[in-house]
Amino acid sequence: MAFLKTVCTTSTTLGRRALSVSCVRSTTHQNGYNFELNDTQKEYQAVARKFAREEIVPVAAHYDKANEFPHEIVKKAWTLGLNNLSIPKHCGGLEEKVFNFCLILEELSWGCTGISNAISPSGLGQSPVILAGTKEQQKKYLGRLVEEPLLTAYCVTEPGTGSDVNGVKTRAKKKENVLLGEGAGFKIAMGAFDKTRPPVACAATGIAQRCLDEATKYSLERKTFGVPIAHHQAIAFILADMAIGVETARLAWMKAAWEADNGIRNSYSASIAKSYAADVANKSASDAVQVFGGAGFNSEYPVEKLMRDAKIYHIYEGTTQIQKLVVSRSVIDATKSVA
Ligand SMILES: CCCCCCCC(=O)SCCNC(=O)CCNC(=O)[C@H](O)C(C)(C)COP(=O)(O)OP(=O)(O)OC[C@H]1O[C@@H](n2cnc3c(N)ncnc32)[C@H](O)[C@@H]1OP(=O)(O)O
Repeated sequence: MAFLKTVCTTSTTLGRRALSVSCVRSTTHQNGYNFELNDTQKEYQAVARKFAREEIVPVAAHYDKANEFPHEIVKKAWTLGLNNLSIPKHCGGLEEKVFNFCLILEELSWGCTGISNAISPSGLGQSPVILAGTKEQQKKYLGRLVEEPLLTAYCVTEPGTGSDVNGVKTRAKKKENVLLGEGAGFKIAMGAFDKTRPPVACAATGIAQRCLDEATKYSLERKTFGVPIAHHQAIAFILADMAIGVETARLAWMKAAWEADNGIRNSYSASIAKSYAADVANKSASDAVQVFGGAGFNSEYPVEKLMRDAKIYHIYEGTTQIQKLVVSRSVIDATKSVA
């Protein structure tokens, strides 16, 4: 894990997407809002960006076509500490904040969410143990992840249960490994989602940013009526809409992550971020294919894959409809409580 810091200090900024690098990055400041990353956060972001560019992008199409699990990349990510950021220090981890994890994950997801989803969901399996495990349980299960490149699994979906977590049929044997005690599992699972939905939203934002970058680049290369298509307002406005979506989805995950890091119950903002960023990713992917036209429909260019990759963000870690259930309940409860 310490290696991450070492690499950070020697990494170079890749100069990608100047606009978004300087875009709004919301963190808090003792005097109020501060839209600037600190040096450590910039370093994390630079390492992840370099990793996405150099390790993920060149092989993303291969793994997609071959339908293989990217073991080698997952191992490389592990050597940099990229998939165990949240593990507590007493287990050998960095005990990083959700916000910083999200910064990294957005970059990896820009590279390929198929691959970032092989690296990052281990954090979902870690989350209940981080939230509710004793020091001994944490050491036993999380310590192993730091010692060797293992991944965790998080089992909450059954053939008959997905959205309705309370309806799970699987029962554990009165398995010293129980967290907190019998009956606490549902609330631990929900608390875990509060920490992991901001990262899902940031991954969707990464897809949307990639769509914007690819569409912008192509629109400057492709000419119609004697000029690059970016010079046609019909295309330029599509790019503007994509940029609006990217910036606002980023702000949404940042708020949800910040709340998680500051001990504020963030179910409401996490669900808003997850739901909104999923929509932005899907619209951006569809728009990117539109900008590419026929070329966007075939697999020679990356945008058709981005469209396939975006759809899962409407589904996993709670469908868009589940997020809206959480948001609407919060709105209604808040109104009732002041009525
Ligand atoms: C390849 C990459 C893979 C990536 C990983 C993908 C993994 C996944 O997709 S995981 C599966 C996704 N599934 C989900 O996200 C599940 C969606 N469902 C849910 O979130 C919930 O079941 C939901 C929101 C519908 C609520 O269900 P419901 O049964 O109505 O419970 P609800 O009444 O709200 O709450 C029950 C209790 O829990 C408490 N609770 C609810 N949410 C929370 C929370 N966030 N924190 C603490 N307590 C909570 C409530 O206060 C209530 O407490 P009490 O009984 O004391 O009053």
